[in-house]
Amino acid sequence: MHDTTDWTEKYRPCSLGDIVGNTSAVRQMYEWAKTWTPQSKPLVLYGKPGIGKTSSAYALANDMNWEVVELNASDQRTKQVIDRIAGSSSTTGSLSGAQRKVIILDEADNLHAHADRGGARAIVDIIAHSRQPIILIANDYYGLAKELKKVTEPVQFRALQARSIAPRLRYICSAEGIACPEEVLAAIAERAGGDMRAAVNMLHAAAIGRETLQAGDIHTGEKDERSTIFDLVAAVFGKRGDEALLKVSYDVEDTPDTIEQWIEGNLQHMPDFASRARGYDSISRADEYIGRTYRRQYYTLWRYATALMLLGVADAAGGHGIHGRITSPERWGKMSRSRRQKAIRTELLRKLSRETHTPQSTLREEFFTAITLLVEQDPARAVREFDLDADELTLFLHDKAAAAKVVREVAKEAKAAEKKETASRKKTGKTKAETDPPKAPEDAKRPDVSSGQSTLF
Ligand SMILES: Nc1ncnc2c1ncn2[C@@H]1O[C@H](COP(=O)(O)OP(=O)(O)OP(=O)(O)O)[C@@H](O)[C@H]1O
Repeated sequence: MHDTTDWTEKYRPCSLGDIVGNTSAVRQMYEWAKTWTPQSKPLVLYGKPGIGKTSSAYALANDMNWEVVELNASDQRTKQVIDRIAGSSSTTGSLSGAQRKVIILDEADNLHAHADRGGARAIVDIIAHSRQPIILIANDYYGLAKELKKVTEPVQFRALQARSIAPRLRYICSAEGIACPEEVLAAIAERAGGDMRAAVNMLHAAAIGRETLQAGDIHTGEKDERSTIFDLVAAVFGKRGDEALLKVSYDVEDTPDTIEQWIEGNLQHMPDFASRARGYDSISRADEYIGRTYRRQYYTLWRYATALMLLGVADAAGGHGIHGRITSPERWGKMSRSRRQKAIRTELLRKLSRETHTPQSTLREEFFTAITLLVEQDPARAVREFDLDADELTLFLHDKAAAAKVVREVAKEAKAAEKKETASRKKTGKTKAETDPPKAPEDAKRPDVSSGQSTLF
């Protein structure tokens, strides 16, 4: 079994005392927190990715026993949403008994993006009315809206020195029971370019499946003989060891988005439902990570998210091999393939969430694992109950023609049922309005899981 736990999460500092480097930033944060009053300006922690901004904000909250409300760019930052979430949490106390709630607003420099129009204004309003501490996080201080700079206090985070990164790596190695010579740790620390997250990821990628690390285990990203995406798909499903698989993945030039699509597009080669579900699980976890790093334009991290995803899928595949052809993801259509696929997934999640009265976040976690099995067992029922279209069903069945056929048949059945009803109405002489149930409000129409109407769940 591969260890696919994210080491950066596992070794996220819990207390300000565990934060490596940036001592003056940490001190500034602690002073601010100790003397905080509703008149205090919110902090803006800014600096390169992976140097401890988010970790410091959480560590501070932990040290102060403050509850955390985090908002990030994946929340729709319209003014109303921010007003509702941050506005209320900033003026009401905490339910858990913690003294304060700190609002951590990530990607504050992204507020100019179209979806966030009005976002900066909303935050300035919230800051003005807030009775709780607020911490903003940004990569680029100069990208911050002018009006936000005026009402906040900047805290600069600097890239870490290789000599402060190395001891942290040593600590992680000893916690993981891995032997690693000093010069290897120094080499990783050097190569990380001041980014602790990159260093931890690099160490993790090198350490997978090993108890002792040597210089040759670190992947430099330099490429010799180029492998193709086909080699990579074959390696994921084949019997190669982790190391060989990672080597192929470092050679492939395609972007992680593309790699992800190819792997997802070939999950039909999994030996059974359960392994396919596990494969989906690895992909969707990587997907979130890739999405996050993509929004931050931080491309080097992709490689590690991809590597972990590949190992997860390979583990689920169990060396079963490719039976049949490697399929190219062309079948998703030529234009904006990945965006379309994501749009389908999002729409599907929305529908499932509505029909099952389950929050999307919960569904996303359990999504493919549980639902795939159910949908695959009775696709027609899924189409009827969740109103799936052919594209959505294809996500589960991996066979566009079969999915289209099921959807057509269900539509045919529905039409036949309607015809029958019209005929019987004609017989009894009643109009459609008379036989139709009275129009219910949108909520009342939704099947209630507890009443057993939605039988799939
Ligand atoms: N100064 C640090 N000390 C110890 N660990 C760190 C430090 N900086 C980063 N890390 C490690 O890297 C991970 C990511 O760090 P963090 O999320 O705090 O970075 P960040 O500066 O907020 O980056 P981003 O701008 O991408 O959000 C942490 O979970 C932790 O494992």
